[in-house]
Amino acid sequence: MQIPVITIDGPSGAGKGTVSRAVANILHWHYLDSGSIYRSLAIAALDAGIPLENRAEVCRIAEEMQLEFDCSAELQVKLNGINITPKLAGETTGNAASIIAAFPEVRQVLLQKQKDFQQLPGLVADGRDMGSVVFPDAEFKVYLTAGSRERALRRYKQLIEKGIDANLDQITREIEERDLRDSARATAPLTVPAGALYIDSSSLSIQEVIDRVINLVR
Ligand SMILES: Nc1ncnc2c1ncn2[C@@H]1O[C@H](COP(=O)(O)OP(=O)(O)O)[C@@H](O)[C@H]1O
Ligand SMILES: Nc1ccn([C@@H]2O[C@H](COP(=O)(O)OP(=O)(O)O)[C@@H](O)[C@H]2O)c(=O)n1
Repeated sequence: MQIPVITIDGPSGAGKGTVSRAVANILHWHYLDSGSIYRSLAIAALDAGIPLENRAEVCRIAEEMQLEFDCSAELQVKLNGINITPKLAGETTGNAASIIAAFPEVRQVLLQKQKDFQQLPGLVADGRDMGSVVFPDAEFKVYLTAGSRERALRRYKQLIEKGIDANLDQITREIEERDLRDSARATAPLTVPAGALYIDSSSLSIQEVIDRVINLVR
């Protein structure tokens, strides 16, 4: 029997994490935050003093790192036994993740770690290439987006709420740079997967987006 998967791909700040967690909770399915794997690798490389451009060393770290995820409430991540959750959220980590995510050999090493999340009774997987590369046979595919200024504003508010210092113009610039890098890379670029439900959440509430995804499944 094929274990059901809902993939939710899209750019930064579109609401993927928020919506994926809610849908996983409603359905009692597992949740994969694939971006947190790339973020964890970026932290591991930076902590080890490895320049992000050093593909071979970043790849070695990807092979060696041990990640433990606890998704029972807010996502908690341990890297080689150490809790790195507080470091995961910042935009510096997101931008570093986007740099190393462009290396095909790194993506190859991380592929199986992501596939392993496909467990009964089902999986909600959030990222950039969930529907196109990691779970191409997924039964349900969603592409979630919103205008870049709206996404930057959401991210700004989210960071301020977490007590993290933020600047709206800088976030807007960085989000646009990251969109371009994630969409233009040769391997597993951000793309609308074939057959995906396209949702522009610019003027939708979080609940309205959740309802659309749940309607797709039911
Ligand atoms: N439809 C929406 N309307 C308003 N705010 C939203 C909406 N969807 C998500 N948000 C808020 O935007 C921020 C970024 O959402 P998040 O789920 O982290 O995005 P992503 O995982 O796509 O980067 C969060 O603070 C979230 O509450
Ligand atoms: N499936 C994925 C998930 C993330 N990523 C990369 O990791 C970065 C951080 O992803 P994220 O999902 O945590 O970022 P946000 O959308 O939450 O800002 C992205 O900008 C991508 O470059 C990827 O390449 N493939």
